[in-house]
Amino acid sequence: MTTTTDTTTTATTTVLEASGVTMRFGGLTAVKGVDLKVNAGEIVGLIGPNGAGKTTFFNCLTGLYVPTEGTVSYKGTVLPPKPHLVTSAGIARTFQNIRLFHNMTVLENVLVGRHTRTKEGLWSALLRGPGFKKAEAASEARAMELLEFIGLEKKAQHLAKNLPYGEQRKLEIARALASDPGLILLDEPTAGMNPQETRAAEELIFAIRDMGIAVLVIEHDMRFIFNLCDRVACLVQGEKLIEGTAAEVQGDERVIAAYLGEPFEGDPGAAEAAEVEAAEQNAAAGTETATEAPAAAETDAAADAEPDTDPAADAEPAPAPAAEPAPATEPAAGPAADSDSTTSKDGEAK
Ligand SMILES: Nc1ncnc2c1ncn2[C@@H]1O[C@H](COP(=O)(O)OP(=O)(O)OP(=O)(O)O)[C@@H](O)[C@H]1O
Repeated sequence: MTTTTDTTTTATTTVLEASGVTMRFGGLTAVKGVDLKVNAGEIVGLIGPNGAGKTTFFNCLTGLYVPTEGTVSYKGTVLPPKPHLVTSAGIARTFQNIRLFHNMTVLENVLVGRHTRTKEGLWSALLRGPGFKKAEAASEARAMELLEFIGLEKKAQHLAKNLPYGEQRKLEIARALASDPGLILLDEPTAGMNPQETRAAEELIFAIRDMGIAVLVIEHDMRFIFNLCDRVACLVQGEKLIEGTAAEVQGDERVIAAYLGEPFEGDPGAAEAAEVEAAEQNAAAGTETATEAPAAAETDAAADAEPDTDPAADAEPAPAPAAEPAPATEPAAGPAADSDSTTSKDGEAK
């Protein structure tokens, strides 16, 4: 914890610099000339509609894809597009779909993440020599520290597959942290989480930043992103539309048109907004009918049968439920949480 007031000497260190990153798949350009910097101590958000190229960009940053054009630098050094070299340089990541070793324990999963930081070779490991045992003990101690950090130390010996969904996501983060990164890339860390888990994830990400690790995060949950991030970049059709503070991006009309104007995953207000709109339409339809067709109200039978006999009222509600399903599927993914939502998320090709 620094208490110095000497802010003039605090130089901005660029941790990640992507320059002109382009990724083409045959005729499809998924990412077009994207520049992005992440500085030490920052949490940067990457948003954009489905298919905008966010995950493809992450895959370029981490060497899973070799960009068609452009370079990725970490602390001033251009990275070779090889995942293990990117990890050992200091960039860790989590995936949109949880990728744990389900039949390994929680502790073992974190230990797997340590492998880039252990120097013991294959023979040392097989023969379990003194060097290996010392390194193994140090790795275990570090892994336990990380489990304490994410609050899973008591479950160190549980099988990963038996953890609730939100804890599996946290475990993925601990495994990524085990490589002692200077930058962590989080791909939809709150996907499938309930609101409490999402809040806890937010706190965890702030704590990671406070540990001195810069964060680049993809999320569809706008409330989460704008609350969390120092800067936000928005990709649309592979291109960076805008980059700025949360307030700048949130208020940008192009972003609203391209993304925020449409219902988006996890938008907690979308279902309510659709309900209000449907209710207003129904009310308007009801008023019109009442003023245009007084004769229909002349008989008691007509009044009793109102829901069935009022064609205007019948006609209106139909579109309303049609507008609902997209947002309605989201809450289902959250509370369903544990194993089921893991399965459904694994179904996506991410
Ligand atoms: N390996 C691949 N081969 C061919 N096309 C791909 C490949 N990976 C991604 N794409 C295409 O690139 C485009 C960008 O996809 P990407 O998954 O990066 O978007 P995204 O912004 O992460 O979307 P979402 O928010 O839905 O996760 C899409 O049109 C996708 O179909």
